Amino acid sequence: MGAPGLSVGEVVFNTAMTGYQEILTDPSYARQLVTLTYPHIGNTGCNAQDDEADRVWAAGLIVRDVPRRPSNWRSQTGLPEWLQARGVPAIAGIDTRKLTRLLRERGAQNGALLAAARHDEVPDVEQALEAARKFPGLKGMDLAKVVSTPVRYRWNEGTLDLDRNAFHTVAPRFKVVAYDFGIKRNILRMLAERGCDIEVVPAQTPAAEVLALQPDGVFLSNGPGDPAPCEYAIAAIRELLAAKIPLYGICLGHQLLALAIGAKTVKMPHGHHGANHPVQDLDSGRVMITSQNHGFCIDEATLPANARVTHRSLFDGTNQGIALTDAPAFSFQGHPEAAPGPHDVAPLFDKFIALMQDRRTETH
Ligand SMILES: NC(=O)CC[C@H](N)C(=O)O
Repeated sequence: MGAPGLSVGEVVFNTAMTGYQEILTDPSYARQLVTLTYPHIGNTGCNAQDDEADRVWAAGLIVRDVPRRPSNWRSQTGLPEWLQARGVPAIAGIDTRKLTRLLRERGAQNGALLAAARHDEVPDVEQALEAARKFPGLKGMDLAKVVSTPVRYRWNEGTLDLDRNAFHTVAPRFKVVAYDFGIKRNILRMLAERGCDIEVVPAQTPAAEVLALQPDGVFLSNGPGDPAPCEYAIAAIRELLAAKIPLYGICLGHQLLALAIGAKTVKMPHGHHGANHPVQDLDSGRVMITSQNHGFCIDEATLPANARVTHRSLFDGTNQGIALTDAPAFSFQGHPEAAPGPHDVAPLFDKFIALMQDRRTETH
């Protein structure tokens, strides 16, 4: 159904019913082959507004069934044409729920996706198997610096009003520097919606350069691969913490914050990838439905005394959030920016705004 070709990566299953366009363009899926448990993928087509980055980052797509024709008022093109135009290999007709059971029982696995150009082409299965065997796996792989922007830029697209399918800007109140470890556009939109003037910087930008921009706060983005080898980011975060600058991290940014304070991260058996994962806010006791996409997590036992656990997954008890007691810094493992929703965790963006407001009040 997509472009012909051979693609290798870690095979991950996502249980969300829709959001395939956002999933495929999310840089956190770099070097991963995504399979979706929902059987009909492509129902609402694709459009120019829902991309989370300027290209597809997932290595390939594996689905059960593609509808013959998409139907949605925002659709501009069908999923197969969209994938073909972007050179993304994809296959349909796979029992993706069986594949998911395999991954759940045996854990994350590497795979190869081989899509033929013609129906009568004989696939070179041996070549595909060899390529899958050679893929080293994501553990130890630093991909944040690979997917990051090569240059610093200012986010000036504002935010998207989904009801009108139109962009608009909000008067800026806070200067935010966002580290791009694989940043999703909806994070930038949600910051812009709350009055942030955002400067996006490459993953390897030293803390001194960020501080020279005199930001009110620094955002640590999501991103692909293993957080542990991202030494440059860990070192920068340590310096930013020492400067007492408000810090907010999402997903890879959350894991990097934990590494910066001396905790450890581990690879999970098959990770969390879906749009309905229950997470408990330990302060209020409230259970929130969240969007998730991670294969690594913080080893809570290694968190130092200055980190407070704020959220936990109700699926497996793994860590979902921390807040520091000696710095204005907090982070979340799931995706408060999820578009399409759920939006239960979106108020964490307001918490970041409040931290920046507090600091401004203190220093004036
Ligand atoms: N979405 C993300 O930021 C993912 C973080 C990291 N690459 C992981 O798999 O855990």
